[in-house]
This record gives sequence, structure tokens and C-alpha cells, in this order.
Amino acid sequence: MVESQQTMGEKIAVVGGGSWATALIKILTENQVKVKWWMRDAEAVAHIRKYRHNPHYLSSVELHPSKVKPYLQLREALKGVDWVILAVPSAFIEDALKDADPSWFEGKKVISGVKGIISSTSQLVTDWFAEKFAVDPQHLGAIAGPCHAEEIALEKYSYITIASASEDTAKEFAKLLTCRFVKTSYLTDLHGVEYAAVMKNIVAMSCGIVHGVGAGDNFQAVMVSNAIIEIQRFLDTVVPLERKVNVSAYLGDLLVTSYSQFSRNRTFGNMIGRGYSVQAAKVELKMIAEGYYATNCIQRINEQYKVDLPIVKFAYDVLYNKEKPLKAFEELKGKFV
Ligand SMILES: NC(=O)C1=CN([C@@H]2O[C@H](COP(=O)(O)OP(=O)(O)OC[C@H]3O[C@@H](n4cnc5c(N)ncnc54)[C@H](OP(=O)(O)O)[C@@H]3O)[C@@H](O)[C@H]2O)C=CC1
Ligand SMILES: O=C(CO)COP(=O)(O)O
Repeated sequence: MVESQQTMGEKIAVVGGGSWATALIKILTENQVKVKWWMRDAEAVAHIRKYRHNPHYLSSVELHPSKVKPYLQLREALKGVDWVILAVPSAFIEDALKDADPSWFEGKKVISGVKGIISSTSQLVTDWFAEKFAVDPQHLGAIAGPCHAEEIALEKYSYITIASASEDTAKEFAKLLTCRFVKTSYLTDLHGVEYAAVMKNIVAMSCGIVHGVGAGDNFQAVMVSNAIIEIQRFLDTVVPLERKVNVSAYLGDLLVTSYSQFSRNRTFGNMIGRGYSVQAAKVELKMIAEGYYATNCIQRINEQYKVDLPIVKFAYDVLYNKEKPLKAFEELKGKFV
């Protein structure tokens, strides 16, 4: 576990204006870090300046102007900071950073809060970022673990894991996120943790789908037990490494996303299971379920590796092959132990 430190003077830019960005800013400002916050929504920027709250996401969180400054110009937000946190859903990150130049990130450490994959290239976010913005891989990391933004807003005690190929980068950043209601630890399995987060969203969405067609807690427990084996099988093939997947960065995140009332992925899946179209479920949810995009990417990546992934196939059949959820559920039932 990483101890908190007096972090006076650290400057961080947060990229993205949604729930996770707001929750991370709440944690960071507990630690007296100065945050420059970029978002695309001019009205939200004006609202935050005037009323000290994000109008659309986690609006109970107070944003003190001496600690948090919202920006509409990304370049301005990135000036003079030591760290950059990416917190835009994977489906929009390319658009969000389309005008950015590699020089804007020079000398900075960049941490992905994104639990998704770049759809156009099927790359992990840190790989895509390193390639596009020429950032040293030792200066990249990701935020992992079971942590819903809504519970951070409520100051519910939570655990976060920071992963980076560089132990120093992981440790340094973990300190910045350690506060009275967040405990942190670190790992060096950056790619394993990123893939695990992508996979758990597909599983959680699938839990929602089967619940929507009438499966109960008994079935879901079997599904989640099988899911961690499926995730391990995938990781062992794609990122071979000695790792324990029964720790919170992998299993914990799978459990919280599969069971929590706050999970977007589970809620989205549940609507699909109850007969909503993908479009209708997206509109109703109002937020982003990464699992929808992840399903297509993991299915494509796995064309090369051919790992047995029954839950990914189930989600793919329902979402992309338009198979009826009930029929796909009947097929899935036979695949678990
Ligand atoms: N919410 C959570 O509990 C957690 C989320 N995460 C991850 O964090 C990431 C962000 O998710 P989250 O904050 O929940 O998502 P939300 O749905 O809450 O917010 C999405 C944000 O992205 C912005 N956005 C959408 N399109 C663009 C674009 N083209 N350019 C710039 N900004 C854009 C939206 O702006 P606008 O409001 O203007 O539409 C909004 O501010 C995801 O990968 C998610 O998996 C990780 C851990 C926990
Ligand atoms: O990753 C998360 C919690 O750890 C958030 O999951 P959802 O996007 O499904 O809400």
C-alpha cells in the first residue's frame, strides 16, 4: 500500500468532463493538488466557474476555484503541469485529442483513467498514446481497481491500483490519489490491467443481458466465476506474465462492475436483455458503457489469438450479430462449469 504525502505544488491536468473526471478531481483536491480541468462543454465551464459544481455529472461534488480551474482550450490546460490524466471514454478520445500536438505532452507523465480500447486501431489506450504523442512508455500508467465515481462522490472507502511499466511512476502517482477515503497500491502489469478492465466491462454488460432475460443470482455467480478464468486465459495469451488475477485490480473490478447498482455496463446490458435496441439503450443510459465498443475490439483482436472466450462471443452475438438475447443465453448456458 502507498502512503499519502503532502502534495503541495503538484500540478495536474484532467482531460474529460464526465463522472470519472469529477470523482478523480475530488480525490486529487483532497490532497491539495492544483488541477487544470479541460472539458469541451462551454456551458459546463461557465457553470463550474460560477457555481463550483459540474452541472451534468456528480453535481454534488464541490469544486473549489483555488484548487480547480476549468478550461475550454486543451493547450492552455496542459501548460505547466507535471501529470495528465485521460478521462474521456475510449470511443471519443481520438476526437478529444485530434488537434493536440506531441510537444504539448513533452516532459509530462500521462495516466489513463480510461477503461476501454481505441476502436479504430484496437489498441490499448497507453499504447495508442505512446505512438501518437511520442511519450516515453516509462511515463505512462493507468488507474485500475473497483471504484465507481458515484461512491467517491459519497466518500465511500475505496481502493485504487495504479499500474505502470515503471514502478517509480506508479508509486509517485499512487501517492497523489491516496486520501482519507482512498487507499492505493501499484502494479507493473500495465497492459494486463488495461486488458482486464476492458474485459470486465464486457462481462458486466453480459451479466446485465442475462439478468434482463430472466437469469438469477445463481447463474450470475457461475458466470462471473467463469469470467475471471476467461480473463486470465486471454491475459496469459496476449500479455504472458506471472500475475495473480484474484486481486482487486482484476477480480475486484470485475465484481464491482458486474454487481453494482452504479455500473453503466450492467445497466446497459440489462436494457439490451429486456429488448431495447443498442441505440435506445445508449440514449436512455446518457453515459457511456465501454463494454459495447470493447466487445467488437476484443472479438477482432482475438481473431489472431483464438482464445476460447465464451462470454465475449455471447456479447458479440447479441450486440453485433443481432442474435436474440434469450437464444444466445441458451447457448451460453452449456459453456460454463
Ligand atoms: N464512471 C466511473 O465510475 C468510472 C469510469 N471509468 C472510465 O472513465 C472513462 C470516462 O467515463 P465517465 O467519466 O464515466 O463517462 P461519462 O459518460 O460520465 O462522461 C463522458 C465525458 O466524455 C465527454 N466527451 C464525450 N465525447 C467527447 C469528445 N468528442 N471530446 C471530448 N469530450 C467528450 C463528455 O462530454 P459532454 O458532457 O460534453 O458530452 C463527458 O464529459 C471511461 O473509459 C470509463 O470506463 C473508470 C473508472 C470508474
Ligand atoms: O470501472 C468502473 C468501476 O470500477 C465503472 O464501471 P461502469 O462504467 O460499468 O460504471
